[in-house]
Amino acid sequence: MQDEEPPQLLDVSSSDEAGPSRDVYDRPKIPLTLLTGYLGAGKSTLLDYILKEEHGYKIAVCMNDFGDTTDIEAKSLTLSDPSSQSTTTEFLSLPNGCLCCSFKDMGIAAIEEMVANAPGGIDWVMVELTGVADPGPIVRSFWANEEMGDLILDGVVCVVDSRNVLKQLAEQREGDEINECQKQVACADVILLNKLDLVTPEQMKEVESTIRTINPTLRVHHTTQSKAPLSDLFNLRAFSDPTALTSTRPTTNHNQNNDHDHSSDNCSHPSHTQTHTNGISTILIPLPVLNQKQYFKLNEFLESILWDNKYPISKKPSPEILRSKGYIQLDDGREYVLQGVADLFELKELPGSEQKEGQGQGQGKVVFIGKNVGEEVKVALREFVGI
Ligand SMILES: Nc1nc2c(ncn2[C@@H]2O[C@H](COP(=O)(O)OP(=O)(O)OP(=O)(O)O)[C@@H](O)[C@H]2O)c(=O)[nH]1
Repeated sequence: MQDEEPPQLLDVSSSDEAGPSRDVYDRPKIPLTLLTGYLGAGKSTLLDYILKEEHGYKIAVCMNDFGDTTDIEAKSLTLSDPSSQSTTTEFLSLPNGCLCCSFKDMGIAAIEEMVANAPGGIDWVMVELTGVADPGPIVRSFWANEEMGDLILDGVVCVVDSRNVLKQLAEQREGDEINECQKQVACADVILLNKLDLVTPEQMKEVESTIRTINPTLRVHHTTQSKAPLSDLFNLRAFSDPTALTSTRPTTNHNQNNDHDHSSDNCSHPSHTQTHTNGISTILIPLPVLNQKQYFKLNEFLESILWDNKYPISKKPSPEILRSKGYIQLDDGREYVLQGVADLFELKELPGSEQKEGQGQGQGKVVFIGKNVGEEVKVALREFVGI
């Protein structure tokens, strides 16, 4: 991690309770999926589906309102124990081997403790965020905690209501703030364009095009009742697998009632490098093979715009960046992958110097997603790095 002081946005103060005998550097990590999406999009429907399907994982589900007072309890009950009248801390064994439990208001330490104490162990943790949550700080906290904790962030799955998402994306906020729906799309690794049964093929095409405009790095699925292929929801390794950036799979359509082809080839997602949607924009900056000095300069540039919100030379304010990703090649054969959530970023060297599939020489790039991200970011980066 490049952050000197990892953020403590959640209460991790009880993490010492595990005792000094635990070896913090040598314990298997349990993958965690963050599930986000606007109100009524189909997040609970997705969890319900996952918990009933055969996937071989024992899953712990956490309903987390992270300080929000939205009524979560009623939802938790459907998933945990329909007969119970209160949020339960019991583990419910489901027919598919899932260990379902649901908690609310949990910090990272509490989730780790729950996982450690689950009878027979837990293989996967799913945390459902409320429909109005900004996932950015939460993603950042889980990611920052990863090195020392028991959990490893697998990825962020976002469900959208295809019938209403364009309206939700366009909702104005005071002071021209980025709205929650935009933040959820910007932060996601996989998106389910759900409620396919409620839109026409043309509407779906427009939805996909808009969504890809906000976040061109997403893997997209068209779904009814949130039924995406399970293999595309688990093991995303979005924050740990360097190839995750470039593994763009074709869009898949999982509507049983609708045979229209919604493959991404049919959708007019942008081929140009900069796009704008309601305040959120994306820029893709192609990078040549860098020498060591240029790589250091790139690192300095990232520190300046992500940590200090300023361009390194002019000291002018830089745009607010929600997500950054990148692939960097050095002239000595080394390759790096950039992952960033808000001001937290990491440049990870790829093991070995062999060519990775689909990543030939000169394929380097950096993608920034944020508020009013524009050409000036590209110009400033090129000038500072000297490319
Ligand atoms: N027609 C249609 N309805 C759906 C689909 N998926 C989910 N729903 C319905 O949409 C409603 C909301 O679904 P939920 O899964 O509760 O949505 P959520 O995202 O958990 O909602 P919040 O908890 O409010 O954030 C429910 O009535 C679902 O049955 C779909 O593909 N098509």
